[in-house]
Amino acid sequence: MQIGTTLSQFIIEETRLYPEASGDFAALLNDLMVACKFIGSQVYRGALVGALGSADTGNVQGEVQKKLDVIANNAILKSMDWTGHLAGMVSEEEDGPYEIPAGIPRGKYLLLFDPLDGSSNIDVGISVGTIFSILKAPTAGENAKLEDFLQPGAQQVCAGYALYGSSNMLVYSTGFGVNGFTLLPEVGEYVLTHPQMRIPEDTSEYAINMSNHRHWEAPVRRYIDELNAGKEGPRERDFNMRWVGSMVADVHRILCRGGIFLYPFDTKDPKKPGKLRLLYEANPMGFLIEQAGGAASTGRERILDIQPEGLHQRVPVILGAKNEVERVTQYHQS
Ligand SMILES: O=P(O)(O)OC[C@H]1O[C@](O)(COP(=O)(O)O)[C@@H](O)[C@@H]1O
Ligand SMILES: [Mg+2]
Ligand SMILES: [Mg+2]
Repeated sequence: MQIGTTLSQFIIEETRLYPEASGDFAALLNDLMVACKFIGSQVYRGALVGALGSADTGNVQGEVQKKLDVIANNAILKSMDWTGHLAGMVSEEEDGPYEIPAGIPRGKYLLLFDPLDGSSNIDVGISVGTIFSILKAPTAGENAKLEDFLQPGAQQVCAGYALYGSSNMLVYSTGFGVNGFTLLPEVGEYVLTHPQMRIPEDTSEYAINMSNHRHWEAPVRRYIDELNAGKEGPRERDFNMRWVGSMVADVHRILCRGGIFLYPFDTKDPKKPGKLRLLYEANPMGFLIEQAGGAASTGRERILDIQPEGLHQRVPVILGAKNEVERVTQYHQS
């Protein structure tokens, strides 16, 4: 596909790879794009439309919601629940599965999403985004049950994110590589600008919240200490660090120019086996990273192989340049 192809055209072309396709999936993706354009418009208008600050409510994970968390969550639920393409939805901001309203046909897909990733960056003008994962509903045409969403990430039929950064970008994969589109605001269309994004196997750039150093397990501490030792250390070269604090922006950088991202297990809150959520953060990002030639692991197992046990389950996340992720994984074995 040529640079400049619109996302709507691209989706139709990709759907032609499946002669038996009904068009439901293409329509679903198009509806989701509309929600992402709306959320992006609210992020960019920010304080002008009163979208910044706290909503003074909490979510199931005990986090204080920002107004934009709530705006983004409602935008996606309301853009998607009437379409007839979904059997149910799961959101970071909803306790349980969101039920499709009465009178609307139940479709054959499940949508799982983090409506606004990088909440701590909303009020300070730093990139945030929306992360999504699409699964097939085990029983199409019926209301999805909680267990239906607990599928390993390898079964995703599509994963992606919208990045509300210096541009509004849409990056996604249906298992044929990763493609990135940039919103042309005057036209209201995402246009292909980053075809077939690839991650180099090696890198000299890493992303981790260094303030947690004392809480990490020994393998992660060893890995990061070796990077920080630079030319004089065992890696015999200098490494650079970047940490945006919005996973979506850190992963986007890795898809654009390589790198490794870690949000490992730490003992700060021993009840939490990691910070990031499996179903709508680790799985979709793991899928994209693998599709771009990288790797995604907890340090002990491939993220996409994990059998989920809960909707809001957390996991350690190590993803990006293949050789670096393999090295961290090896350190966990020794
Ligand atoms: O503040 P910390 O501990 O560095 O955590 C940052 C991480 O938390 C997150 O913001 C969690 O996502 P939400 O904003 O959707 O809750 C990630 O995007 C990011 O990588
Ligand atoms: Mg998030
Ligand atoms: Mg969020």
